[in-house]
Amino acid sequence: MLPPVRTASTIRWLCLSHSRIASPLGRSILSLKNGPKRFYAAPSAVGLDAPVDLAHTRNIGIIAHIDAGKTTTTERMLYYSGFTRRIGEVDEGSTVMDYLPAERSRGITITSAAITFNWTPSAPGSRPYTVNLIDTPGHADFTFEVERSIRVLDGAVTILDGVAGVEAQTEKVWRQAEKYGIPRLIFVNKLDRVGARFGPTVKEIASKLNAWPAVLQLPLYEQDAKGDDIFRGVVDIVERRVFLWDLGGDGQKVNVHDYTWLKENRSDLYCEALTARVALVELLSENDEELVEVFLDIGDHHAISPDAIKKSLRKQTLNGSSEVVPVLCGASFKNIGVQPLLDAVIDYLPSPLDKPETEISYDYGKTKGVLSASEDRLCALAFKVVNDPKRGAMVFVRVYSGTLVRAHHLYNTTLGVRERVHRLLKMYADDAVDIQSIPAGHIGVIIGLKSARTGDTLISDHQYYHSGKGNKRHQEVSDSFWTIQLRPIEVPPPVFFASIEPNSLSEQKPLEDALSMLLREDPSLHITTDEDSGQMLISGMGELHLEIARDRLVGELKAKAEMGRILISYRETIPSTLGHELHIVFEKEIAGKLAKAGCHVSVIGLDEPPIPGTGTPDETIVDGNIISVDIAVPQHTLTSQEAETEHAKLPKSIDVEELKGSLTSGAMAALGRGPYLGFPVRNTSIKITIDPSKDYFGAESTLAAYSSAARLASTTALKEAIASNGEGILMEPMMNVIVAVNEKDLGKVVGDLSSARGGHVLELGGGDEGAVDRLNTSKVYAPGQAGKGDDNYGVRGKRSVVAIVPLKEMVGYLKHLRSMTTGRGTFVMNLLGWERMTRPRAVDVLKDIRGG
Ligand SMILES: Nc1nc2c(ncn2[C@@H]2O[C@H](COP(=O)(O)OP(=O)(O)OP(=O)(O)O)[C@@H](O)[C@H]2O)c(=O)[nH]1
Repeated sequence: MLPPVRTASTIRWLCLSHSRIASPLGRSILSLKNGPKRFYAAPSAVGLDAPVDLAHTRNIGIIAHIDAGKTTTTERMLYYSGFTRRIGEVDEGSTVMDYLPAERSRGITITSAAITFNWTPSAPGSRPYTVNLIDTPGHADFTFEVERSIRVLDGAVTILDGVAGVEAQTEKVWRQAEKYGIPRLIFVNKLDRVGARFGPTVKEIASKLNAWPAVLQLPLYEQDAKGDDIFRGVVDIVERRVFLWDLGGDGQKVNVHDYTWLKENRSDLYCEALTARVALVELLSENDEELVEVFLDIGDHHAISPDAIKKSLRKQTLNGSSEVVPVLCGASFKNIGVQPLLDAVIDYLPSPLDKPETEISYDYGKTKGVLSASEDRLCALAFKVVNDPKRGAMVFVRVYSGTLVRAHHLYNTTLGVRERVHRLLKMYADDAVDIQSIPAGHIGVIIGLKSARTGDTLISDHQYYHSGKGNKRHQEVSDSFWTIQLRPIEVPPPVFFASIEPNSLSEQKPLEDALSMLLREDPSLHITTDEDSGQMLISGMGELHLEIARDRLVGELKAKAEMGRILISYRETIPSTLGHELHIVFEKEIAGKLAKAGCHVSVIGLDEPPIPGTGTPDETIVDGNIISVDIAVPQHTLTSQEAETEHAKLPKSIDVEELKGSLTSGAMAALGRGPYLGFPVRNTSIKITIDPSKDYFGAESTLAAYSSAARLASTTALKEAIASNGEGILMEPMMNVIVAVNEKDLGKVVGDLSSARGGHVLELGGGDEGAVDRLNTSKVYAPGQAGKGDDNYGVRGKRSVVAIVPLKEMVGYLKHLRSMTTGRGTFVMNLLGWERMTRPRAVDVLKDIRGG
């Protein structure tokens, strides 16, 4: 047992936590009186009491594997910051962050919730910081949600489960954060649990995440009367002190000891703490000349000031390259370690000012660039849309430049529409406060937008609109700011689908409205309608994804509809190198007017899908296909004067770029619903050629006519290509699967994957093996289990199997894996690509589809 507290002092977190904090919902009294309301000031609004200067702002996210403790940790952050008066518990369904009924009933996070609170670090003289925090889901089906959140963050806290270590989903979200260069720190949670291993988890940070762990804390255990290890607190390696929490308390009271106490009472841990300090200084010195100078002056790792270490840590963490990643530890559920974690967020994660310039494109993606730091025109990204029963559509935005102002008009550069900002809100999970403006670097919510979807770029419309000349306004501005696009969020292709039908004909319209709301919220859901039968299909990333979409559609959006069986979304294609071409003239009444247009189409099957981002300016690469458009001008029909003007035979009223767009969207519609079984088409190239002398028929040749012509011609050409082959070809989604199991179950799992599931095992890894080719883990400092009775320090004993397996064979795999591994196996998978199916496999699928 630890001796009674002698030299302890309690830290400022305790005495200040409830009094200093802004609680805009009136949960605390002082904030309302004190707050300088600089940017958010509104006569009726309750503003943030902290000045919203960017240096004192952190936009952060929490990312991790499912169940690592993201929501539990966030709830503590809210409590210690004074935002909530009691701690919300996931297991009781009482959290602030998981507020959707489906989230509370399933105990998992489905949508990201954004929340703002203030935090004043414990360092003397610190001012409050505004923390905009986004809680993200851990389930693989919601990786898109994670990605869209990561996109707008400046920094992230990665939570690891101290028992499970670095899990597969953590690796996935880590890489997503790496892709966007987001600086991260790591919190090793659940150290109170039996089997928790801090040292091996640190090793795994190196071996699995390929990051250099900078160990800033060590866990402190004491043994109870039965000899069991009880997690009590952490040793702070930077400030050379010890934090102890009272067992069973709410964690507000933190007892602080110095190293003398540690030396007297826990000499083993004291020695480990000294080793950890040396390791930390050595690691930081690898890439920081300034710290090397300090060290050479002083000559002692232990005498270097905390400030010098913090400065170096901040500098190196901010570059986002994983060369140095601060590692902290705790047990959120036991209320241990969360306040120092918040301090670390302030100390080591970036403010919006630290972020490199934002990537953008102009001219419909053709010109790449960065948003200048001095840009004062508004540019914001809608990163999430949520339908609120009371407030309507809430569009979450991150402002990158300029200021978003209430009652102003916005121009959505992605959709080309103009909308008015009715209200602006600052979100406190599902509670909100009205504000007047949102300055650059901040996150907030717009109410009143009818069209904006997740991923759209918004600029201030009044910059262009005041002339009152409608759509021509952009011609009056000298640059192409009005075509600006913030880097879009990549939407992965859906792999599951189900039919969806209204309960009666009169429910069709409400269902369509509810579906379009769901799609605005979640662009990784897709809806397609069969033109002939009118049947609607909803497709998404996973079975859980669609089940939750159904629950929300029926529960929250009150649609009266039935969803059919969830099936795999296959693709279809034509044999590679088989080509077909034809010329058609489309002629039909559209909206009471005759529409007539012709086009020539040639289709050809491709061995491999084209690589996105490649191709000529006339080519569009979409969902594994290439669409190219050529508007030919037959020279012999032109006079020499006409020949000088391109597209002479097309009237000026037809804009060539718009015509190309219409033809491309016609071809895309044909590819979206293949002629064989109605699955989307892949690995196909479509070339559309327009010869105005044959394909233009005066006023009847509208853009809509050309789009329909391109669709009809593409579908017919694909159909004829299939007919000449005898039948169509199905392609199935192939998954990259990583299974983590105990050594003893490895053989069974590998056998099952490779024989019963037709998978191809690529790699067996585990322990430190995986580390060899990544980062030399022998050089990584990982603390021993000093003071922990259980000294089974070393390799965690988990092995991983990496395999490529058809998705069809992975349906229901979790249940099977659990039964093979007495509940211990876990797996994660992601779409690797699409593979042509062999005849016998395709026959099985056909039987299934046709219910045979
Ligand atoms: N023993 C222990 N349990 C914890 C700790 N932190 C979280 N838990 C429990 O772990 C489970 C998962 O916690 P959550 O906070 O929902 O995890 P999450 O990462 O938000 O999960 P998702 O939102 O579903 O991705 C809950 O039962 C928590 O009570 C901890 O420090 N110690």
